[in-house]
Amino acid sequence: MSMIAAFYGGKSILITGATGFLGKVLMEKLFRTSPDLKVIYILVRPKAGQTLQQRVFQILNSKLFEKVKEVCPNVHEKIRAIYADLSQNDFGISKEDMQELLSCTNVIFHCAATVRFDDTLRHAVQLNVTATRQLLLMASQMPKLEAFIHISTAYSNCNLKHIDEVIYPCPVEPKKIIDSLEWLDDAIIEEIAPKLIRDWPNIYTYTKALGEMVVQQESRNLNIAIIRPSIVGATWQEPFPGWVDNVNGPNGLIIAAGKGFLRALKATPKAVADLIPVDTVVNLMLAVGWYTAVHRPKSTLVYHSTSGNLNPCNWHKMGVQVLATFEKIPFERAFRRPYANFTSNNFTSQYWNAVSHRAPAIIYDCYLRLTGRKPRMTKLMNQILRTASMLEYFINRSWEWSTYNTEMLMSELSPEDQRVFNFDVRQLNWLEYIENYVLGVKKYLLKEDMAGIPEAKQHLKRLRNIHYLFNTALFLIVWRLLIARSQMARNVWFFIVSFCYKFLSYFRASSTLKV
Ligand SMILES: CCCCCCCCCCCCCCCCCCCCCCCCCCCC(=O)SCCNC(=O)CCNC(=O)[C@H](O)C(C)(C)COP(=O)(O)OP(=O)(O)OC[C@H]1O[C@@H](n2cnc3c(N)ncnc32)[C@H](O)[C@@H]1OP(=O)(O)O
Ligand SMILES: NC(=O)C1=CN([C@@H]2O[C@H](COP(=O)(O)OP(=O)(O)OC[C@H]3O[C@@H](n4cnc5c(N)ncnc54)[C@H](OP(=O)(O)O)[C@@H]3O)[C@@H](O)[C@H]2O)C=CC1
Repeated sequence: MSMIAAFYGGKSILITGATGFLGKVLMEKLFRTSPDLKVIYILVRPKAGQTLQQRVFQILNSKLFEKVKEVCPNVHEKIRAIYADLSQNDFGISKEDMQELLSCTNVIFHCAATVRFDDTLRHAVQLNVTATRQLLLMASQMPKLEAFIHISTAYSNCNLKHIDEVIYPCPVEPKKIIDSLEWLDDAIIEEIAPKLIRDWPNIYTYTKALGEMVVQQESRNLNIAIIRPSIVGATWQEPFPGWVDNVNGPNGLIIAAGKGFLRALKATPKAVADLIPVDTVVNLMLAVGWYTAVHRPKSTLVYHSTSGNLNPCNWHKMGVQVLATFEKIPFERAFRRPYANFTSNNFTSQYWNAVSHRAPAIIYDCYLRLTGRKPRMTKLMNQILRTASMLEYFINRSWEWSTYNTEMLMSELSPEDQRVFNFDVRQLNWLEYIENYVLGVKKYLLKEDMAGIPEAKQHLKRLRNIHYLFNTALFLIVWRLLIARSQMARNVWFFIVSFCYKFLSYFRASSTLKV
């Protein structure tokens, strides 16, 4: 019997960010392994014209939840969606809902955040810092609360090279920042933001670091733990391999590469690609929830959910396997054949951007214009290059994350729990994982049918022929122009032609002699 699964039985669990990538996988696993849990409260806002109920309905009816419906047929009765907007000071939760949350919650998983790298400082602080403080305040009024699990990121201290499982202080107190945002206007805030974030690469990682400090400062006598995942990728095993549902992190780049838009990336091939499957993170979260509630460690423990020091894989290996999978399982209607170059050199990267990205986009837009259609490729290419440049910081460096607490927890689990809540990333086979990942992007993000693979392969063959034809034509045009203008080019040309002629004559003569 799994002790962790039993622990969540009969419990009331509050999840923020349940409609996000991590949140959905967390709910799925909870329902599948502890179908007798009492209720999962989720703090949700209406979005894209959908009500709370419609959003929950959509999640429960997605492929991700197919197994859950077999194990826990009354799952819809066990989810209670509560209106909340975490960017409002009091979350906008109704009095009755708040009362219920305060009196019933046993465990909190705080996943909600803005993960945009370029968010405004005001919004990012509101969500990643102030909302965390507000939730901790709520938690302190929950008499039945056993554990509060805060999800941060392994990159919250990416200004350091070696990162331990401790909370590092930030140069400016979070409270000072929260207070000053109340009276400063937006223009001034954006002006001081670069000075505040110092050597953090973006507002996201900086505000996640502030969020951790808030957790430390406001922990009171709560049982709190912090989990820091690195780059969260598709599912490894559960509920099935390769599930993904958004374009964040590597996902968007995999699409761009598979469709032939992105053919070069400023990346350091030997740098560690610290990906961690989302189901591995979720298993650790559930184990940490159990451990924090049952063992009540004296201080706030930080757990790294990273792969780099236990089972490292670098960007080169990852890129090669991504490309190999594109060969086997190509994406449909590619713009160009997938190909890629990882270069850490600035000049080479600029060169590839001009030749492999911008030039084909401009040529294609000319073709669209000439055929009476609206040009769109340059805009799309600019968007992809902007995204790639935002992620560059993370693919050109390696970090060392210590994992003492994570390994300690692994050793605390019973063999059954180690199996059901497996977060031992040493067992991960990267090649298999990446292949399933790319397949998952094709199936669940692009919604492409596997039956279309032969046609996709045919399309790539056509693209290859067009490529050869284009290159030959280009070569001949350039050469013709050179021959017309330069005596030296003419001499080289005659030398090559006469050399080829002599070689062919010799070859013909020697084969005649043999007969
Ligand atoms: C030497 C040998 C080499 C061998 C060959 C090599 C072969 C290589 C093949 C290449 C294959 C690629 C392989 C993998 C490459 C991996 C690179 C992975 C890098 C990953 C680094 C991640 C670091 C994460 C660190 C921190 C982790 C976290 O803690 S949190 C999660 C991370 N958060 C994010 O990822 C959010 C990032 N996104 C943003 O901040 C914003 O979206 C933006 C600033 C990037 C863009 O904002 P903007 O306002 O301009 O646009 P937006 O409205 O958001 O979107 C516009 C359209 O763009 C789409 N979009 C969004 N994100 C992405 C994305 N990541 N990739 C592609 N497209 C994206 C979005 O859907 C919009 O589309 P439309 O709706 O259609 O307009
Ligand atoms: N993905 C990754 O690579 C990594 C993620 N993390 C951390 O994991 C956590 C979850 O990330 P992930 O699932 O990928 O992110 P997503 O962007 O997929 O999900 C974010 C969640 O936060 C919710 N949210 C955002 N703003 C509000 C708001 N104003 N009110 C209520 N809810 C809001 C979103 O709700 P809605 O659906 O309404 O937008 C969504 O449910 C975050 O804390 C992130 O920092 C850490 C490391 C890596």
